[in-house]
Amino acid sequence: MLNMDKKLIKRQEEGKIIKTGIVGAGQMGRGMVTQMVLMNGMMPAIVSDIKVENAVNAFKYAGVKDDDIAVAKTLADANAAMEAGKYVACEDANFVSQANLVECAIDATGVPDVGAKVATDAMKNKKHVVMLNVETDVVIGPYLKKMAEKEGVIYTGSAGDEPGAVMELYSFAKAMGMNVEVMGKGKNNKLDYDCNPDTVLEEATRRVMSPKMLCAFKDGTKTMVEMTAMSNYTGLVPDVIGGHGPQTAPGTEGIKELNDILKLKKDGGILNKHGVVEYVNGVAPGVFVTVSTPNEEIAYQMAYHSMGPGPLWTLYRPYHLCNLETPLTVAKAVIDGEVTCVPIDGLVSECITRAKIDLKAGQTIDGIGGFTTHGSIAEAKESNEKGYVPFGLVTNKAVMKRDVKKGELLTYDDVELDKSTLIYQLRKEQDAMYGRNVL
Ligand SMILES: NC(=O)C1=CN([C@@H]2O[C@H](COP(=O)(O)OP(=O)(O)OC[C@H]3O[C@@H](n4cnc5c(N)ncnc54)[C@H](O)[C@@H]3O)[C@@H](O)[C@H]2O)C=CC1
Ligand SMILES: O=P(O)(O)OC[C@H]1O[C@](O)(CO)[C@@H](O)[C@@H]1O
Repeated sequence: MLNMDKKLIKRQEEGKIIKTGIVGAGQMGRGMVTQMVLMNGMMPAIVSDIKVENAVNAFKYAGVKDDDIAVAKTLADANAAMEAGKYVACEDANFVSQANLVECAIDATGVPDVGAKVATDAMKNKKHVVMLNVETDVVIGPYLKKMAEKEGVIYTGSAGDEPGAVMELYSFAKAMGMNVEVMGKGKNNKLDYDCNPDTVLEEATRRVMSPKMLCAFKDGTKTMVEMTAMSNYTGLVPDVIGGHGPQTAPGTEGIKELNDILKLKKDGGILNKHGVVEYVNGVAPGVFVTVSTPNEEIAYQMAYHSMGPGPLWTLYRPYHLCNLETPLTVAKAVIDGEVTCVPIDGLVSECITRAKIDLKAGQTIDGIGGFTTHGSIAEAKESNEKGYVPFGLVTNKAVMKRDVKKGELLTYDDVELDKSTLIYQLRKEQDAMYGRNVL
């Protein structure tokens, strides 16, 4: 994001303030609102939440005065208030997609089907879309990318969450002509495959976050979603279903260990192949890429620059600021017309569905952050061949067709999905675009 500070100051001085619309004022949305209020050249002009008080409070936490906040009940109200320079709170996400002055819509709900609607509606209305909701992106990102091209707008994942943060390292390494052998993230929350929203309630309350979201972190789903996104953005693949998740010492000490751990098995490491995405228990909240070079002189130079003896070296970003970095993606989209991270073309990997408990035929199950299932990662090719169910399509209306044991991966033969959702329909269209007609 070099020079973005100057570009935003210029927008501020010229009075060309970028007006964003945010859907979802939960833990991430509300922090994003405050960050934007503090920034030059950009404002959170309209914020929608099904609990409208969340949107109002987001503005209040940001220090916006009560007189400057307008609660809009209709689109006309929202448009008028925005024209008057007010900060608009509303319940209906359609106002964000349709408001005249919104240049860029951001989904921060984390609900796959909501992300599908917000993104498609906003793009139809010629607004750029920033998808913090990576849960949607891993299911229909390629469809949304193609739609953006058709509508002449930008569709992009967000800076700040691990996939966007590690793309900076990936792009840096590739630009210098290095080979990226591994791309990954530190696992922030200790794995607990058996957790559910009830068992994490106390911790979620203490951390002022949604129990469902925390459950999706602790049961591994979010890491799997993020590795899937990294894979789709780069063409790197998981080495094995679910990844290895090696343990290291914390922080930069752990990073030093990665150069050995991430070698091929034949060289004493854990990997069957290079060109992979991976997660590591130990180096959170950082993200990393492990690089190599075919050239002896560069190998010498890397060692000289204190990066270690090789043949693998780790480039590390020790932080990722999630929602607080999202506005930078907005700026890059609106000012530079560039994406931060987007699927290359089609899905390279799939976030698939694993039974968290024994499931019985006839049982209604649930999806992300729930009681019955969690996510894993597989190469899309293997997932397609085996008929694994994309996790983002599993809702609380999905019903088991046969018994599945805890720990098994769900296939389309095991579960009747809810076909009425928009994301199901768009996924069907996306599959057809790539010659795959399974839904
Ligand atoms: N919580 C975290 O630490 C991080 C979360 N993220 C991502 O950010 C996104 C949001 O996460 P959180 O803020 O934690 O979730 P959250 O559950 O705290 O907030 C989501 C908000 O969206 C609202 N919402 C749901 N459906 C809506 C609809 N149809 N229209 C308007 N509002 C709606 C909810 O009422 C809620 O306030 C997710 O995609 C998540 O993966 C990314 C990085 C970190
Ligand atoms: O690494 P984990 O445990 O999957 O945590 C997931 C989430 O936690 C965060 O680090 C925020 O605390 C997010 O950026 C990330 O998506």
